[in-house]
Amino acid sequence: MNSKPAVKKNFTVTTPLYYVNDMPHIGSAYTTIAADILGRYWRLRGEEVLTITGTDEHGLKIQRTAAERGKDPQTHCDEIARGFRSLWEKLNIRYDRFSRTTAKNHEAIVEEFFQRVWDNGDIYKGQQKGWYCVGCEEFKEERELLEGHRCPLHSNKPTEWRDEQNYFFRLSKYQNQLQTLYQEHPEFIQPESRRNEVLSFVDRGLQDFSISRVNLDWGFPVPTDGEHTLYVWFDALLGYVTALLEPEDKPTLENALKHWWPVQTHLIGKDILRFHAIYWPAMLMSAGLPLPHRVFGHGFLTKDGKKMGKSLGNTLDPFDLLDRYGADAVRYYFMKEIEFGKDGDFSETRFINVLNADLANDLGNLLNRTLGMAKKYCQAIVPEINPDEISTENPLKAVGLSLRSTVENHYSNLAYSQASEAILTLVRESNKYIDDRAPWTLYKQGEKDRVAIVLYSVLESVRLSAYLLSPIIPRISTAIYQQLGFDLDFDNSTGVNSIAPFTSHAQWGILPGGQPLRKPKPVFQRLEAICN
Ligand SMILES: Nc1ncnc2c1ncn2[C@@H]1O[C@H](COP(=O)(O)OP(=O)(O)OP(=O)(O)O)[C@@H](O)[C@H]1O
Repeated sequence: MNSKPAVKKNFTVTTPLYYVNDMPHIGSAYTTIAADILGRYWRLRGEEVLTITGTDEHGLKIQRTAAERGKDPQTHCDEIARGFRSLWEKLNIRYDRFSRTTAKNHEAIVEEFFQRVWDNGDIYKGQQKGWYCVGCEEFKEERELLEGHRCPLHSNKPTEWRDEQNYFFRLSKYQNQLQTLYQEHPEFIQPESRRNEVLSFVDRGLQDFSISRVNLDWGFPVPTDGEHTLYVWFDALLGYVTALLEPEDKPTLENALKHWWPVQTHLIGKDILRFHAIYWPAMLMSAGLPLPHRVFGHGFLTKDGKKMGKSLGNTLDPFDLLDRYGADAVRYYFMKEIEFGKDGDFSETRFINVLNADLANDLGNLLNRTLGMAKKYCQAIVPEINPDEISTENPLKAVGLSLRSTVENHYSNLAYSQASEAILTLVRESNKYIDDRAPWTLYKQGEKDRVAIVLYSVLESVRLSAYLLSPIIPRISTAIYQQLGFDLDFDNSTGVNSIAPFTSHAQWGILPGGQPLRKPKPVFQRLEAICN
């Protein structure tokens, strides 16, 4: 039996398959931006990458929502799934697979997986009594509920009492194996705070959970008993597996798992941690399949301290934010401003201030004024300098040389805020360096060699910053690279790998002397508060 994450050769990252009870909101965007950044970072390094997102479309909540909208469930799902796709396009999300749990090939994967778990003796019929939250699609323990059996995660809505025959998965059998997994692979659940939550939950003892429902049409029938419908989570988690099939593949587990499995990183919000860090590995153990490498449960975007969510309806409309400020602004703000893993409130004033300070003033102005000086003092070409001959006392070279390993470390740990901060340190140092060295005075004094060193150092630092920021703000990075005379587009990773390979471009000191520079154009317009 498998209890270890397998060693990875290629890189698969997933977002949750979002529940289609409503249109996506900024919380859905948050996880998807983070997954996109990780995928882009890996691609920049030349890794083989698969990014998966999609929608989870079965279950009672969807059946009810569709009925309330006067639609049949499939039409409802199609509409909402389209909404997710159009948001990803606006956000400049690059995904390889969009997995829908109502897709034709998914049922075959679910059936085969169910059969394996069944053959392993891990499914049995029993009586399920308890409080069911339709919002969470989950039975709740008394201690998780408020007075009156209301769910705190769903506007304190009352849960529903159920007393019915269900099929159960023997989760309790996997208690020891799960504990061994968490001990031997502390990296399996990240960050540390989430790991601790899971450990203490598992230490209190695991109970079997029901994997079927009665009186529910919208889902797959239990393969061994058509009277029951499979529980939405049992089917939803397997959407990650179905996503791995190539379009021409027959839908079998063998085909699905042959290349991209196991997933390197499942990115989720902390609300669905238990499903991914406990139920999912236990189900995979039961089916005898290798385990994913890491489950990262990030924090919540909150409004007045409460999780923003579709059910609560207290969300921020990402379409509106994107229309007003653009994709790079939204991507940068949420990744830079909220430490990944922690909760964070949104404030539009802060949004504008951060973007103006970092992207318009520090980064954008730096490029603009340096290109202006390069035109004036060096005929708009990169000064012919051998970077090896620049003293290591040069403050930009000193910061630039150590930046790659710091930033690599942060990206790998999904510490995007720290990655951005480290890169911005080089940008700020560059602004200070220009002010200190005052190339305009050096030029007047006839010190052309020193002017060349100053301008080279700054242009190279802007280049390196743009390169390392490209997973987060690909369009701004592309604009910077193009003004520095490169013909590449960070949205086309194949091109980037051949023209600007990570091994050289992630280093300080590679900007080719003599390269013609282009006309400066603001890469990020200062933002004013735009109210609708
Ligand atoms: N407020 C939020 N902050 C951060 N991520 C969120 C937030 N809300 C949703 N997400 C992301 O969406 C996932 C949950 O997807 P789901 O489709 O259930 O959305 P939801 O808005 O939480 O729905 P509901 O409010 O109906 O429970 C989370 O695990 C997380 O990845």
